Amino acid sequence: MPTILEKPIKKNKKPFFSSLFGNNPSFPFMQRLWKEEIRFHPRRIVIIIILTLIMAGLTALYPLVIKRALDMFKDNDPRILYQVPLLVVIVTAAKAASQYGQSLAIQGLVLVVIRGLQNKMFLHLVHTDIAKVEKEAPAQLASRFTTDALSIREAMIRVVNAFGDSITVVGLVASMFYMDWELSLIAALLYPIAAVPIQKLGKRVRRASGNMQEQVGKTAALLNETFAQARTVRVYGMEKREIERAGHSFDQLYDATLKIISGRARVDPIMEVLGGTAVAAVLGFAGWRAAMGGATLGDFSGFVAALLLAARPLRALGSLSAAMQEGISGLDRIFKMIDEPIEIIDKKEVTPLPAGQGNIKFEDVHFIYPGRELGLQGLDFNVEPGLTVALVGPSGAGKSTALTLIPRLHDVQKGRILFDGVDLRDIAMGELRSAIAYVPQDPLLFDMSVLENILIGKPEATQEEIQQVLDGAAVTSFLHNLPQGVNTRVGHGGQLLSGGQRQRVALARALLRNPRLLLLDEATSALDTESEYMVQQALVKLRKDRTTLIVAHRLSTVRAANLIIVMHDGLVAECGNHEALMDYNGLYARLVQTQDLNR
Ligand SMILES: Nc1ncnc2c1ncn2[C@@H]1O[C@H](COP(=O)(O)OP(=O)(O)OP(=O)(O)O)[C@@H](O)[C@H]1O
Repeated sequence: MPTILEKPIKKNKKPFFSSLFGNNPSFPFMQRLWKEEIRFHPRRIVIIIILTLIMAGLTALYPLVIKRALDMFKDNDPRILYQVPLLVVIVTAAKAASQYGQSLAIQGLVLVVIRGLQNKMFLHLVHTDIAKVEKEAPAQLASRFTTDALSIREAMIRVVNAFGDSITVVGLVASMFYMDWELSLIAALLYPIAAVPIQKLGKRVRRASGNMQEQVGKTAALLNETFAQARTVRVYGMEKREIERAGHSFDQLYDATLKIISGRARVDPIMEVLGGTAVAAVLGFAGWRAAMGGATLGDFSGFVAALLLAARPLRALGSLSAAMQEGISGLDRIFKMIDEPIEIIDKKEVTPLPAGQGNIKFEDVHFIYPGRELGLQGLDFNVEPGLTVALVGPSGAGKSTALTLIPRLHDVQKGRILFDGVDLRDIAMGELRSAIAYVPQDPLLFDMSVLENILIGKPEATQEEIQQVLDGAAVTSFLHNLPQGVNTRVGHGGQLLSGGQRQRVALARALLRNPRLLLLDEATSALDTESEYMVQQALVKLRKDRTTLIVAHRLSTVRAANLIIVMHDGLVAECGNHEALMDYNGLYARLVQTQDLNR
């Protein structure tokens, strides 16, 4: 799918924003935002338009009221005592009321659009290929939802306000021309002079904004890493290094932010000088004309009032392009993310989950992570239904990678994997995954209760089933130590539990799913002897009568397996049971002897 930048822009139509800002690269973004989000809120849009028109109309009335007051004053008209103050009160009150409504309506529209974008991004990230999610640090991904969303929000408010400002300016200009067309012409001729430098500044602000938002994401990722690894930082005396790293990141953030601020800050003075020049030119011309015996005091005062009233909205319009660029750079990143194609998806014609007992067959499977040279390079093995197979091998041999290919966290690049005789890629993904339970090496839990974490395995589980898995995975034995038993929250990632407890909760979850195929990435370090014993007992129950593939690090697990597959450099090096492999005296025997497999 092409990104927004690659999408063709229709040439013959010259839309409103495009004609306002010339050949502005922001337009495709705004057009897409309109098409995909804004236009779905017609009621809010209509309310904003009505209230904006009312506000602009009322603002344009002020100069006319002033003109009337001064004309009455000059003519000694007694109605000036009640008519003019009453008019001012009514116009001001009506303007304040519509301003309140307009402001609420604008904020409401902007927030609802941002929420729409956030939902879309989240939906995309939850479904997209795991490799794409893991490519960026979690905090950097999170910054799309916060920093980028905030910049879009601010830019959108400016754009919607600009619509009101444009109408106000049109109203004021109309009343200026109505009162004095000669003076109006002089003032109007000056405006286009400002357009060129302001356009240039806009481009610079956009570049700077992109850098800044990227830097915010990087800083967040760095802070996240330092805080998440607070223990390692202290124990390894990394404080100085981390302080320097963070300081460097803060410096870069400072530089990037300063660039935007200085770009933005230049816009207002340009508009100020322009406004001053307009007033000076008007005064000069009016003075010359008065000397010649021209218009009334009322006309002139009303005109100057309109000119001054127009200064604020004109200034806001002048700085709009620069302000918009910050939001555009946020939108650019969000659209790019949403547009990234998802590759691991169901085929058009999928096969339902085949009937079977859980046979897994790797046929010439190749898989290399992006940017790496080594990976699985022709992995072949067959796991008969109901058996427990241990994958062993030196670190980096590709054991965990092989496991993650089965629930299609990654797709094979060559060869195929058959599940009960059918290529994984042909099976409806939801059904495939519901037949599998996967326990990673150091399982992280959600910040919910123990029970809620377990119920992820089968949300509709009965009380009896829950009790069975609590006992089966030896969770019951530590529940009495927790303040609210099974309802105790486990903290972010499960950090309020020990490593062994976390593993048992993850096993209970897997057990509850009652999968056809169980995938275990065995942990070696998280368990003390007692927990290990408990987990082993739980595993024995869990493995019974179902196909189990374990990335094994413990000799006890390996010995209990029906078959041992020894992997080296992404290939099967040896295969057999413990005794046969020890007799063979190859890689497996060396792993056992060097205690790479713990006893
Ligand atoms: N997400 C990733 N992106 C890039 N390369 C990766 C990724 N995960 C693993 N690798 C690389 O792929 C290779 C195989 O890793 P894998 O985790 O499958 O090995 P393993 O045999 O399970 O090792 P261990 O026993 O240490 O867990 C290694 O060289 C590793 O550096």
